[in-house]
Amino acid sequence: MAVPSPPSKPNRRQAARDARRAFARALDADARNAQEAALAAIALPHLGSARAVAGYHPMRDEISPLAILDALTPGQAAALPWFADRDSRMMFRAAPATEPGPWGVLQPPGDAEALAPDIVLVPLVLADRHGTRIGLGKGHYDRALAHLRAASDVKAIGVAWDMQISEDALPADPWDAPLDAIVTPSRWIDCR
Ligand SMILES: Nc1nc2c(c(=O)[nH]1)N(C=O)[C@@H](CNc1ccc(C(=O)N[C@@H](CCC(=O)O)C(=O)O)cc1)CN2
Ligand SMILES: Nc1ncnc2c1ncn2[C@@H]1O[C@H](COP(=O)(O)OP(=O)(O)OP(=O)(O)O)[C@@H](O)[C@H]1O
Repeated sequence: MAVPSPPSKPNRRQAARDARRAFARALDADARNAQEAALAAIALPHLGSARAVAGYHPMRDEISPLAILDALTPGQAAALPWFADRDSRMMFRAAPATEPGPWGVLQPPGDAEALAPDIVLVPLVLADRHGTRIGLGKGHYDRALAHLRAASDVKAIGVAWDMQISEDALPADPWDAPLDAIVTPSRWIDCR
């Protein structure tokens, strides 16, 4: 009897995006704020040694990491993704995000300080507890993390609603940059 093949990465991405949308749109503002505050409370004790922490400006259905960035200590810099154009590699510049970027996400201005983060808070569509991640499918984080890890010991921490953690292991491609840990509103998952 034929064994059904596992769903492809694009199929899993689309299904997980649909599920994330349904989940996020059912949250009212108070519930959402409570989840994001709980996320920050769990994440912050793990960020103490970082000099620069990169986050992201959240898109509509993503959990926001901005409460984490707002609570960094005065010696720590907050960074956000920045693109010169759609074809260029993702960089990080000092927060806040003030202008639309080429991918439809707000980003810092081009004259904000360029930063090499030692911790990157990574948005995701779906991840498993081993740190395999599915993102939006452009490879922006895979490439940026490969570049940063070639130069220094950078930690990648996935940031997610609890419902974005897959119980079964996800398929990993050779270029996938694994997450070191994942933080949700209820738990910290060490992946390595
Ligand atoms: N909040 C956030 N910022 C981020 C990312 C992310 O996943 N989330 N990125 C992760 O790499 C980078 C931007 N990469 C992107 C790659 C693809 C699309 C994209 O396909 N957008 C859809 C519309 C998305 C939507 O439904 O809102 C599109 O343009 O059709 C967007 C950003 C850096 N900044
Ligand atoms: N280090 C890399 N160098 C060159 N190309 C890469 C690298 N990492 C990923 N890519 C390319 O990026 C594309 C998308 O990869 P993938 O589907 O794994 O994205 P994703 O991890 O879901 O999304 P993202 O990282 O943007 O959030 C692939 O076609 C892959 O060839």
